[in-house]
Amino acid sequence: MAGDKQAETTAVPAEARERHARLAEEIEEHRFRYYVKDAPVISDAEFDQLLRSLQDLEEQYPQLRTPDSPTQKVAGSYETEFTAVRHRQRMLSLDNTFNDDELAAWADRVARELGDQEYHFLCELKVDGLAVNLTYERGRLVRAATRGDGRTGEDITPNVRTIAEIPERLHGDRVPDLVEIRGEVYFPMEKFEELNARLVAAGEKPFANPRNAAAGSLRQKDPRVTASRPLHMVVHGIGALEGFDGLTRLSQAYDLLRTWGLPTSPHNRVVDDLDGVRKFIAHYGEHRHSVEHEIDGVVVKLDEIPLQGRLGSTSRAPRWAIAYKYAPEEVNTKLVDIRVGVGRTGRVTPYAQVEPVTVAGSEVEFATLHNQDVVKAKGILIGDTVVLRKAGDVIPEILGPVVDLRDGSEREFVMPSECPECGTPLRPMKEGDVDLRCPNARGCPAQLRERLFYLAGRKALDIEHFGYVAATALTRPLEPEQPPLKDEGDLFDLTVEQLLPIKAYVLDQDSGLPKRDPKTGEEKVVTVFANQEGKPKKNALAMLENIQAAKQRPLARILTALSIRHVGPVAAEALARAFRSIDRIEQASEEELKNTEGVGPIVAAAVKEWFAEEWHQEILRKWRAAGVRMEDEGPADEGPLPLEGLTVVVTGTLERFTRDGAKEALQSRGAKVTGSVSKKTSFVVVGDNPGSKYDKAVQLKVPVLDEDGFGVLLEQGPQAAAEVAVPTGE
Ligand SMILES: NC(=O)c1ccc[n+]([C@@H]2O[C@H](COP(=O)([O-])OP(=O)(O)OC[C@H]3O[C@@H](n4cnc5c(N)ncnc54)[C@H](O)[C@@H]3O)[C@@H](O)[C@H]2O)c1
Ligand SMILES: [Zn+2]
Repeated sequence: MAGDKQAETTAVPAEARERHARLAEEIEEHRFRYYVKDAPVISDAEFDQLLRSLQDLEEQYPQLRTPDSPTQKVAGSYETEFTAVRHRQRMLSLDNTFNDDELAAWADRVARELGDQEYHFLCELKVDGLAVNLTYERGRLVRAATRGDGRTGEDITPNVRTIAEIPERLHGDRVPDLVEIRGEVYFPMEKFEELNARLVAAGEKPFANPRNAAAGSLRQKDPRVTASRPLHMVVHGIGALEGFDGLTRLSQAYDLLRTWGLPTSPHNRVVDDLDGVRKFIAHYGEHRHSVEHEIDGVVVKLDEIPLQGRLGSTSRAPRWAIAYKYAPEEVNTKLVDIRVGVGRTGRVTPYAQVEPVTVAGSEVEFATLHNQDVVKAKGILIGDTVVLRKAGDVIPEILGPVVDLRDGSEREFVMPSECPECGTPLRPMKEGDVDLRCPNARGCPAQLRERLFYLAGRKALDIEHFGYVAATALTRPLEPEQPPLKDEGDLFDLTVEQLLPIKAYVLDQDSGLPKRDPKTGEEKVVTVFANQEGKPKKNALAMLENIQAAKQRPLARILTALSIRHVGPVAAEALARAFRSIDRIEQASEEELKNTEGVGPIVAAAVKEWFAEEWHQEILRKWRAAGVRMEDEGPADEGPLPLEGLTVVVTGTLERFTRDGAKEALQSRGAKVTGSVSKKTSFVVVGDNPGSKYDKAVQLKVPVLDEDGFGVLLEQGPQAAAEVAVPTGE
């Protein structure tokens, strides 16, 4: 035996031993930053990766798996400024799985251990916050503590008492002599920006993400600070229990906890088998953002409490539960620069250029920053390591800086005072506006490029072969010096001779920067419309043909193509329906416009303003002369509206519509918009954080549309929308 031991130890190469020690030290340091300073410097995914590497190493050399290895412990025990308190029952961590195979392997192990016992899985959401332990004695909250190393945590009782959701006293007369309630305290994402803005304004350090904000808010010396933070809690377990018998299923125990007044999760679900687990995982993978808190995965537990005991625990985690982690939505990367872009309406917006990273399945290089106040409020500096978040299809955003990694070389962003594309001094559109605009609407190449790209797009004139490259080439060519288009008025007079000599950069649409050749690193310059023999490319000819064909588009599309402020496809449709010709729209009084179904005062004023501009009149003259059809046939207000007879409820935040915009879009098409879901509701349109109306829709089996489905309803009608409705049954 002794000989064997000897052989085992000598079998670990010095190099592996060193690597192990280095990794372990690194992990401990990150844990300290995370659990004690509430300010990690790497992302959770990177941290999990480090831990994985250590596990793999120990898999290979089991001798390295000593009891004090980070893989065998629940975080660490640290000296902090809080009083240490011992938990009656240990608080464990969870083993992680990252794919279906690992999950299935866990389920197999459970099946093997339990033989022919009957059992169920309880699926819960993995709340991204920090664990707390609440001790209730005879129904009274006597202590609250952090997890710590699992045996001893930090006493944060006064702080936890400030969380409204956590009852001081448990309701009902049948409460245990003693119970430890385990749960997760979280900070809501939608309040996060506000908190950081407040901290930055007060000269304090902003948090890198909501999880750190939750931990940092709870671990405050002064409970009044905690009280000022919008913390919430979800219960996800029971520790020690005295003077209470008969708990057999964890799911039923939660029901009991709810009657005691504790905040249990409405999302838990008991399923029969692994397939049920997979469905739960898939469902919340899709609806990750319709939950009131951030989730980083799903926790699967054995529901039968006696069987949990049979499976037992390791020093670090229970064997009767497993976490399934979703792909991370947050990564750390470097903020290389903050640039400004000029949009179609001249609005100048800062955006972040970051070191390219992959997050939520796509490569990200740019993130929106909205305006200069947002940059300030986030407390980010150029050169910072930042936490970048990409949630689903949403545009990537920067959550906050990793302040602890600053080395002094970072610098503050200064909003330029001149348009980066035409040099015109920027100014707010109206007094008091935060947004700055380039007032050179007609001649600014950036604005014209964006207008042309929009004009040629699917929502407007739908001109095939007229994309961003063409829009760039026609407005900001390198050669010849003068662009062929002064503004969109010249569009229909374009000739092939004008196109042939054009050379231009290929601009990146997100950044407006020239794309570079991946091999040479040089900015790409192309002869856009001519081939090597100087003859027109096929695409160029097709584009010209399509431009001519676009003259016959219906009035609504022509109106959309004019980039009148606030007149998108929906308002254009309403105007076209009511007036049938550009002339009649121009002649209409503001009052008449305002009272048109689906138009309203903002659109009416914008239309009036647009026609008053001389160069806009010139566009109309030129288009008319070129033969653009500027009226629709037939009398106004003809036939039923496309969504007549439907009743629609809109809930949650949509990305491309304001609440009023969505309502207007529906009403202008004849739909009725109501505030509550009933059996008579035709569709429920669901944005982010939808709340109870979504649940009601599921319950009543009313078809649910996400934002894309809403688009289908508006553009293609109820039948097409029904086909893309989100499946709500499980
Ligand atoms: N970025 C860093 O530097 C750094 C450092 C340390 C830890 N971390 C991260 O912190 C996390 C913490 O690791 P960990 O050891 O606490 O394990 P874990 O977060 O992977 O899993 C255990 C924890 O999940 C929580 N939890 C949430 N919902 C739950 C539910 N429904 N049921 C049961 N438990 C639930 C509990 O608090 C439990 O303690 C990991 O995601 C890790 O990436 C990051
Ligand atoms: Zn400009």
